Amino acid sequence: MSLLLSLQVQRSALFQLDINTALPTSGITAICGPSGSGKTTLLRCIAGLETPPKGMVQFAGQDWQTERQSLKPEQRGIGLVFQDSQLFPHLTVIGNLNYARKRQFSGTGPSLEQVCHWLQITPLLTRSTDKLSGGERKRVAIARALLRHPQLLLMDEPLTGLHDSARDEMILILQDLPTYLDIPVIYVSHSFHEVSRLANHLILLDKGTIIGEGDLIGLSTRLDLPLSRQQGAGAVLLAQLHDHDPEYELSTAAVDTHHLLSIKQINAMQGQSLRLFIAARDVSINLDAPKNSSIMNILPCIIDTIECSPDTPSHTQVTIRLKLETQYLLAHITRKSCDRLDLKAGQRVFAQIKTIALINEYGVAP
Ligand SMILES: Nc1ncnc2c1ncn2[C@@H]1O[C@H](COP(=O)(O)OP(=O)(O)OP(=O)(O)O)[C@@H](O)[C@H]1O
Repeated sequence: MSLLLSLQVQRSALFQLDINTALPTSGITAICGPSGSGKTTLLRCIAGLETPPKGMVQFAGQDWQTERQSLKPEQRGIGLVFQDSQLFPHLTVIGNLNYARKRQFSGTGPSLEQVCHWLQITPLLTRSTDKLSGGERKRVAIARALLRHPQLLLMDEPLTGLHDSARDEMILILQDLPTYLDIPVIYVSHSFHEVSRLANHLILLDKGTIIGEGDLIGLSTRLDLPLSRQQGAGAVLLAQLHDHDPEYELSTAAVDTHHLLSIKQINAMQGQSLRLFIAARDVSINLDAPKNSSIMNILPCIIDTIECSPDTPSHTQVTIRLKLETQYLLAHITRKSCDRLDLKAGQRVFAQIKTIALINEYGVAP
């Protein structure tokens, strides 16, 4: 079952959205790309808020848009969460939620109690919406969308405007959603780091077209995509929780079975699957195994590819793809360092990663 899309939208002489793809109808699919690449336009077409004349949208065998007809947004059974929450200001939190409950698409779906528990909004129910923090508003907006019992949830930059701790809190809540609720989610964000913590499948947009799509982990280290060269680039690795070191509040994760990485302590059981995001700027390269280094994560690896592309943010930087056993790391280092160490593809080196740099709270089953 897929979400089939064939869409051409001419916005102006400068911008055309041209999409032909099949998205999975399970898990979280992220649509990522720079500002103006067409992410919101694509989402609006899926929702039926725009119906381009040359368009086809089919969800799990249901025709939402064909050449002859198009279902209205409310006929598609979609939950929508926008950047600005769009809560009704004259209603309390429970008033907003009840509005959605009276307009459910189907009789089967989560209850008010369940949704409030997942989104941690039970204590807020009687509050007026103008007395909510930014993060609370977002959580109520998601709860409202879920209470319509949608068959697909569309989220457009839902974390915009949140400060770091509220953003982290929201990510943890969103990470848990698939364990409660088995509906596909399409999640738009310009931040690869954000989606790397949430999504299984990734669509990369640039100038209205898809420049990469597939499994998020595989795409994260593809050097032919601009993702690997941008500031927030990094490898997403699969790992298993190896053990905990409570004295130092650290945990150890095993990557490719025998590479052990020291990470900040996480709440996971031995053997539990984890995802780690290792930012390319946090990886340095040594020719020899460093001794007496404060850095505990020293991984032997082989240089797979060195990319020195003139369209990197600065031509002073190179991107290096390093092979562990089956998985890859990315490293951003200066071109000067690369020349000084005379790095070459095929060379055996040691990658160093500071434990402090590892974002580790994923706990998402791959
Ligand atoms: N209503 C409109 N009329 C004309 N052009 C539009 C309209 N809405 C968007 N555009 C243009 O279409 C292009 C894609 O816009 P869109 O909002 O889909 O991009 P985006 O990737 O979501 O961007 P951002 O991350 O900045 O929100 C942009 O060039 C934008 O200026």
